[in-house]
Amino acid sequence: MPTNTSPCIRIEHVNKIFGKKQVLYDITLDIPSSKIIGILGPSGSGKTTLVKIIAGIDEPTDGDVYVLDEKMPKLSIMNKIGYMAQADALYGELTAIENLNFFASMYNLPREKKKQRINNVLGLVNLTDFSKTQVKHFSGGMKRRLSLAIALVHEPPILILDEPTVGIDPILRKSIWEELRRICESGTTIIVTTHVMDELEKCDMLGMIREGKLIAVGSPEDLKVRSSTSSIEEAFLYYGGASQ
Ligand SMILES: Nc1ncnc2c1ncn2[C@@H]1O[C@H](COP(=O)(O)OP(=O)(O)OP(=O)(O)O)[C@@H](O)[C@H]1O
Repeated sequence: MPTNTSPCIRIEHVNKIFGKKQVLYDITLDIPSSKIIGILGPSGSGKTTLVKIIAGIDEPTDGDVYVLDEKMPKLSIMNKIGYMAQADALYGELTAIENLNFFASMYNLPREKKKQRINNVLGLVNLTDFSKTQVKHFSGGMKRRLSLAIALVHEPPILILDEPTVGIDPILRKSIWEELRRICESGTTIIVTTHVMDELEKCDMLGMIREGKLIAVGSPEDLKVRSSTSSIEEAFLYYGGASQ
């Protein structure tokens, strides 16, 4: 049972260099269990690089990441992480339900449970009516929704979502966030990168990244109070300036 006292994820002095380019600088961050953590920052600031390192898809140049007390990357832990990338990794020739079946099979869900979960997540992302449509006929938003369904299908204890609601309309976005909150309350730790301000307000904790540096961490309210600002956007500008 996750507790709120021991961090679910520990990021310790992580640096990442691609070739000659340093993308992350000495990132240290504890992420508590059963919370929604939003990572925000301008395009190219290093958000995707950081979440990929947490997910074990990439490795830091130096520094360490521990997930559930295990040093990453570790396969047994990677199986406990639902990862939704920015670019959709779907099979166009397969239908939505076949894609879900394929990914769900990687997690060895029992047959009945798998069926039930697939129906459940298809409903959540409003794709039940398109379950038998080949994904190559899907719009961008539909592909995003299916990718989200895939990340959710095996009910992982940790969910990492890289801009999950891009191209998704506000009504569906609202129901997706309600579902994320419900999932979080049942014990899942959720890390989400987003540019959408009202989504950031829904997070329990935010990490602000600018040019590869973590410039502020705290709850949305806390970050606003500490910077005497009334919006996350203003707070970001404040911490960005204060960090120079
Ligand atoms: N595999 C790679 N090789 C070289 N450079 C990379 C690689 N991956 C990312 N980068 C660079 O690292 C920087 C940070 O990229 P990253 O995708 O982490 O940013 P981001 O904050 O997620 O941006 P966005 O909001 O646009 O998705 C960028 O300058 C990018 O070009």
